[in-house]
Amino acid sequence: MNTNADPAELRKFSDLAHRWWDPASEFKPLHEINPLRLDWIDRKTALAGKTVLDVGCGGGILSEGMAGAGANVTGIDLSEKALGVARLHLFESGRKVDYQLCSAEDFAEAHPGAFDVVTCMELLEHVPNPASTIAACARLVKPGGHVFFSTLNRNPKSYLFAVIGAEYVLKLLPRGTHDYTKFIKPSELARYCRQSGLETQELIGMSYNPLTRVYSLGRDTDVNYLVHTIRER
Ligand SMILES: C[S@@+](CC[C@H](N)C(=O)[O-])C[C@H]1O[C@@H](n2cnc3c(N)ncnc32)[C@H](O)[C@@H]1O
Repeated sequence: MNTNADPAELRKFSDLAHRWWDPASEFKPLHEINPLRLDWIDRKTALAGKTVLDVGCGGGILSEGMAGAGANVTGIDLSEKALGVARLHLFESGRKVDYQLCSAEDFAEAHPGAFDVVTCMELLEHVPNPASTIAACARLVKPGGHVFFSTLNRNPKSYLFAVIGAEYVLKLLPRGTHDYTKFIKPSELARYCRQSGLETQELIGMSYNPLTRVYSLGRDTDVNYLVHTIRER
């Protein structure tokens, strides 16, 4: 069993898991960004009919979205409670997702090269060794397949927006959701990807406008950003 997990992080998500599908809860930001990231991933991969793995799927907001787009989705996470909520929600939505309690590293041992698309969103800033998670995602995807990451940049602006702004001023997230020291610069993420045989195709920012309260994708990668990579053949 691979131990690239922080028990305190898993507890944080497990304690809140029952509110995962409440769009006004602590998970409101995930609900609001979901259509943007789903559409972006779908445009790059044409999800219908693809075999997709969602790493760190939590309550399944993105997993279900991708299943709704016609993909055959498996979701893995290390929070049993989050997976329980994800499984229950399938009864409500009528969608099909295979949820399993497993780390990316262990799943890669068992299923190397099994997926057309791997998504790993808002997870890397919660694990002790992001390079190991990235290497596992690279192992899980087929040669030529797509791997997507999203995380938080590390600089004074991201500290101000993602920690002080989101947790203390706007109260979009509970205090302590994010540990600034675990944020990852795009250059670091690109290096981990390269070391794992993933070629970066696109880096795109995601910004929140506190006045309009709307998220959008664009050039500003200072705070939240997403990366699209392809595994070398
Ligand atoms: C911020 S949530 C993101 C959920 C989902 N990826 C999304 O973007 O909608 C982070 C998730 O990562 C999970 N997690 C934390 N550490 C993990 C690890 N080492 N392996 C797998 N999942 C982990 C948590 O249980 C939680 O469900």
